[in-house]
Formats: sequence, structure tokens, C-alpha cells
Amino acid sequence: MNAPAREGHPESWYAATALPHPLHPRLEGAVRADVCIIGGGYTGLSAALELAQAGLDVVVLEGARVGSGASGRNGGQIHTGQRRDQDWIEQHMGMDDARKLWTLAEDAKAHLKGLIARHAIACDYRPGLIAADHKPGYVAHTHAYARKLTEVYHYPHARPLSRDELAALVGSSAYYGGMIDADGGHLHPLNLALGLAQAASRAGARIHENSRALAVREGAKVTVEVSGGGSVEAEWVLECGDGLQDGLDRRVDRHVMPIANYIAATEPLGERAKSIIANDAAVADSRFVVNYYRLSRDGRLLFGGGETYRRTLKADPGAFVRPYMLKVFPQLADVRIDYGWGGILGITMTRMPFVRRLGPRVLTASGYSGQGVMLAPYFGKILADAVRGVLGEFDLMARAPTPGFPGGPLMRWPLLAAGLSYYALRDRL
Ligand SMILES: Cc1cc2nc3c(=O)[nH]c(=O)nc-3n(C[C@H](O)[C@H](O)[C@H](O)COP(=O)(O)OP(=O)(O)OC[C@H]3O[C@@H](n4cnc5c(N)ncnc54)[C@H](O)[C@@H]3O)c2cc1C
Repeated sequence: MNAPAREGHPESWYAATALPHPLHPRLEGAVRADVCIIGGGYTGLSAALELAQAGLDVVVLEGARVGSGASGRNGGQIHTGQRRDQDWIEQHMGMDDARKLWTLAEDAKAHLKGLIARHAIACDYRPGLIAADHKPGYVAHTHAYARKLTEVYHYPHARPLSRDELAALVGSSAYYGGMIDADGGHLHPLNLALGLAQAASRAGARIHENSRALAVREGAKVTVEVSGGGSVEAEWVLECGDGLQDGLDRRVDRHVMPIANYIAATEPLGERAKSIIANDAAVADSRFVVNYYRLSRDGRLLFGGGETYRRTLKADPGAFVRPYMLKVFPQLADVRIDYGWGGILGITMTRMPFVRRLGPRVLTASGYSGQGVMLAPYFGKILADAVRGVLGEFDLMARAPTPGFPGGPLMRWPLLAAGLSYYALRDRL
């Protein structure tokens, strides 16, 4: 049975097990700040923490509740590297930038672990991530990629898995092999967001919930108009609303498209849990619409599967995800779904993040395309560094190719839906 929803958060296993979190006041009246941050997810909260720690006066505007966007709803999976693999990055950005992007992603992982440790964020971090191939033809490439990470990128944590080795870890006959990344992992995503908010708040950032940015006006200073009639005048504005920001700034909307993805949480599986995932790692498979899953600390299977290409969420996410889960684990047909929820995430055409200077004093980082748990907190830091004039990583990421969606902000929807639906259909073949 679902626990009562926390106000402003969807009914989810995450909301039901969230750390206590105060309601931050709405923004009232006209205020000033050094930096105004739009969005209280990982990107915005991490930027706020960095800047407040550096002594800047920071206002965070969150349209709903802190962590109520993708950051409090996601699969909690910590992937290594960028969303595109190193082969793709080498091909599109060259070997030099590919090495820099790899190092940046490793730094992002270390930064995430450092945040959790420094601020004692109780978010159940656990190591291990398995990549599982659902087609026999994919396995040789996955094994070669694991070896490449070791040999070319000196990454010691990736190991190829044969079909039998994988089957010993994941109780499904749907896979033909894969690899395990001992330094990937998983965590409770909402509690990570709430912990970041608490740390930012303690460092002096002023967080306002239920305060939606309606317009960003650039002049000598940047002014943000806020729902309820308030406004913030700031030296800098950081747009950190990811997919949920859609409609605020056309310069972002051209490049970042919101899509919906869904998760179901089963009832606690008790002794059966170990027969589903033996080593408590997270698992992501090779489908275009990825199935991703892991065990919660109370032994539920948290299974992510299925996405829809529109701004609104399905009415019964649990029922929507269930067939995806049963295709991988038919033995769970008797198991109850206790929670189902969906969330909106931003994707880009190339699936590389969209990092851009939108105006002289307006910056954005968004469009992590399903890889924001590890990347977004670090990209908040990259934005904070850029405000302080440290531009190396900002400029590196701004070079990543993220062309606009065909059709522009208006026509991109039908074109994207048609394109993605085609690939989603290929998963079923
Ligand atoms: C179902 C699902 C599963 C996922 N699984 C994974 C996973 O396993 N691993 C992984 O790495 N990534 C995953 N992701 C992606 C990951 O959650 C995101 O990349 C990451 O949370 C992005 O953080 P963010 O701070 O940029 O955006 P968000 O967390 O979405 O935060 C943006 C915030 O901005 C606010 N906002 C938007 N517009 C305005 C406005 N105009 N004014 C004020 N506030 C505004 C929103 O309310 C929101 O709280 C998943 C996403 C979803 C939805």
C-alpha cells in the first residue's frame, strides 16, 4: 500500500523513505542576490552550495519542492563516464577531449562521494553497476569496451562478464553477457537532493520553494520574475531546471527536450531478493529504452522501464512498468507493486549534456539524458566555477556537440516522438 504522499512530492518509495525536510518559504517581494539559481535539483543545489561556501549571496528558486524533479525520482544509478561511451566521444571530439571528458567524469564521481561524506548525507550509497546485454551480438563489443577502459583509460574497475557469470549475479535468462563496473553504484536519489539542500542552506544559500521563475530579463543586471509577483535582481543567473524548465528560455528549449520515464517498486522480496540480484549491484541493460533496476535497502526491486515522449506523466506508472519488469523477471508475477511513479528528464540530440553561456551573465547546464545522478552535482560545481571566472571545464563541456532538435521548440515534439518510438520499437524485436 502506498504511504501518504509528502506534500509536493509524488507518491514514491523515495518520498515514503525521505529524510525530514523543512518547507522553504516562497519568495516574496523584490530581492537582490549575487547569483540567482533556477531549479532545486542536483545541478542547482550543488551550484548553490559551492557559491554560498565561497561567500556569495545566493538565491535558489524552486518551482515546486526541492528534489521533486528528476533528482528525487530517478533510478539512483551511478554510471561511470559520460552518457555516450568513449568510442563515440573520441570519434566526435577527438582523443584529447575524450581523455579530458573521461577525467572530468571520474572527478565527478569522486566529487559525489566527497559530497556524501563531507555533509554526512544518509543516501544509502552502495557500489557496483552491471551492464547487461539483451542481444548476443552486443557482448563482444561490451567485453572489448571493458578491456579498452582498462588499457586506454587505465580504469581498473571494469570487468567483462560471460553469460554464466552474469546469470550468477542477475536472476534473469534475458541476458547473454555484459560487464561489471565495481566503481559504479546506486543511492537513494531524493535523500541525496535533500542532503544537498540542507548543506546549501547551512552554507547560507536562501532557498525558496513553490517559487517558479517566469521570465529572465537581461540588462546591466539580470532580473528574474517569479510566480506570486516577486523578483530577484542578480549579477548572475544559472538556469538549472533541466527538462522541467521547458518553456522558460527558448535558447535552452531548442537543445533540451523533456521526456518521461517510469519506475515501479515491488513489495519487499525478503529471501527472494538475493535470487534477483545476488551482489546488491545496480543493473542497466542494453535496450534503447533502458531497463534499469536495483534492490532498495528494505529488499524491494526498484525497476525502471518504459518512457513516453510527452510532458505529462502516465496515470498509473506501476501498471505501465510491470510488463517491462515481468519480461526480465517472469518469476515475479505473484509480486505486488507497492509504488509506481514517473519523472521528467531532459535529453539532448546527442545525449551529451547541454552546457552553455546563454547571455553574458546567464549560464545553463542541463540535458544529462539519463546520467545526471553522478554528473549533475558536478556540473553545478562547473557552473559555480564559471561564475568565479574558472572556465576550463565549462568551456570543455560547452564544446560537446549538442545540436538543436529538428523543428525548433515547436515542431520538435512530433519529430522526436516519431524517431524515439522507432528505436523503442526496435527493442521489442
Ligand atoms: C524516472 C527517471 C529515472 C532516472 N534514472 C537515472 C539514473 O538511474 N541515473 C542517472 O544518472 N540519472 C537518472 N535520471 C536522470 C537524473 O535524474 C537527472 O539527470 C538529474 O536529476 C538532473 O538534475 P537537475 O538538477 O539538472 O534537474 P531536476 O532534478 O529535474 O531539477 C530541476 C528543478 O528545477 C525546477 N524548475 C524547473 N523550471 C523551473 C522554473 N521555471 N522555476 C523554478 N524552478 C524550476 C524543477 O521543479 C526541478 O525541481 C533519471 C530521471 C528520471 C526522471
